[in-house]
Amino acid sequence: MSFLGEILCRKAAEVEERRRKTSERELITRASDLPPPRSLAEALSPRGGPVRVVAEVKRASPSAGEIAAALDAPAQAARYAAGGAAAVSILTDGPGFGGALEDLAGARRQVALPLLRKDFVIDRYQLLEARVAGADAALLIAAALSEDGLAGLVEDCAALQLTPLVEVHDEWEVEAALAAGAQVVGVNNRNLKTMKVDLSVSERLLPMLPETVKAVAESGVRTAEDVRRLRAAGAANFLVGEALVRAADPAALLKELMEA
Ligand SMILES: O=P(O)(O)OC[C@@H](O)[C@@H](O)c1c[nH]c2ccccc12
Repeated sequence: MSFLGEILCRKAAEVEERRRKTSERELITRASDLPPPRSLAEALSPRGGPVRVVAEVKRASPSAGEIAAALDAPAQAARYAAGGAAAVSILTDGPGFGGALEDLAGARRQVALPLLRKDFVIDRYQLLEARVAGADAALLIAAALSEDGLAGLVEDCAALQLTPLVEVHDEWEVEAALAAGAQVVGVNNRNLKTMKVDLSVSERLLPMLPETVKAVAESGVRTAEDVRRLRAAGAANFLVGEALVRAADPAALLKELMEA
């Protein structure tokens, strides 16, 4: 089974277990008391606009193994905010990425930027969890969902005032994202089935997106040169994880990328 297939199997069991501990009804009650979220779409750059970076907190990944096991998520989010990031992405998957929902809640107490819950969302329950933990946006991976499933979760996001960031990796997924009404689309340069990174995926798919959609180039972006290459293909927003987590001075790397 592919990495994605395996993760989705365990995700379904994980969601059921979490639902047994905290009921959906209780999360709905808690969500109803919260202030409205920040808009991720507004924090992002239009096509051809200045470079904006969604900076990611990630301790490990299936492709890289351990990156920074002891990373303090709220402190790292604060470094990103100080360095000029447009938004912060927090990996909340435990087994694959060493993250937890608590990382998101902790980051929420530290930074005022839009926060993205980065996980394998298959159920509305996870969106409620995200909202209650303080997320403003949630990742929806087209490759992990049926077309109807994706469209349904996009609607669920709207009901919770969360911005869905719909992630695509091929032409069919672009069509599905647009059909679902996504306003923010991430082109993942990493194939989640093989783990291979190829920046030409962004070059191929970004031109398919209408100008009204905010596009984000995701994965494998490490240097100012990578940013310049993808800018030529129309990218203005970049989701950067590993390179920022490994950087001795994340604010300096952010600056380099934003000035590329
Ligand atoms: O660490 P990188 O190569 O800069 O990539 C960040 C981000 O794009 C990547 O973490 C990611 C993109 N889509 C995902 C889906 C699930 C988990 C992780 C991801």
